[in-house]
Amino acid sequence: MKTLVVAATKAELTFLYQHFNLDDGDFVEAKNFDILITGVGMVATAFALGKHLTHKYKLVINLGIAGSFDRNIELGSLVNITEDTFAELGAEDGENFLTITDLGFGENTYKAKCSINTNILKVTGVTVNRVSGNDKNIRNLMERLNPQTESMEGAAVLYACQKEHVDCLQIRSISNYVEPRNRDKWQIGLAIKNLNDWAIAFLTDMN
Ligand SMILES: O=C(O)c1cccc(C(=O)CC[C@H]2O[C@@H](n3cnc4c(=O)[nH]cnc43)[C@H](O)[C@@H]2O)c1
Repeated sequence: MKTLVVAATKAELTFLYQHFNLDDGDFVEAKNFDILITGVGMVATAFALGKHLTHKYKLVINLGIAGSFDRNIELGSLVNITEDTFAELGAEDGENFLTITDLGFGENTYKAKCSINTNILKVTGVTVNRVSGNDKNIRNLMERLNPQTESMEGAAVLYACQKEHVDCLQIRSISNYVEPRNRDKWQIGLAIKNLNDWAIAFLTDMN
């Protein structure tokens, strides 16, 4: 059985493509793993996984960069997001927020079921449609959910894996702190290099 490596953009897996000399596609098959580039966001991710996630996979690894609410996590560090919440899924009720669970429409938080121990710091994340970039929204999210990280795809991957009963790891590298937008402070290059170094070693050891 194979592993499915899922990322939003090919840029986030640049060195992995180079290292394994992979063809330049959005769905690439290697000997022991396949790579799926979904596009950014939950809708694109769910659509791509709906097409490609089957029981031929024993494990899904979601790789990407992420923002951190937690200033104790250094930029460029790897995190293992074991629990991820659809932060915007629900209803505003004046100043309060009702989750879809509050509304009686199911779960908004998903856990990554996986027996592999990576020694990477385990954290909780939120998944959003809109990168958080103003103080009020950031404070609200922290008070309501107390997350350590933020991405635009994670919870969608955990959701699909739970639905299909496939094990799942979400490993991300912190490119920025969640704060009022200042793109100059993002360390995307460092985050991608560290993420790819880990992924290459992991996929090589797995073979
Ligand atoms: O240049 C930008 O403004 C920009 C904004 C968002 C994402 C990107 C990317 O290059 C990669 C897309 C990827 O990044 C993840 N990401 C990274 N940091 C955050 C964050 O603070 N909040 C939410 N998502 C984040 C996300 O999963 C995207 O798929 C560039």
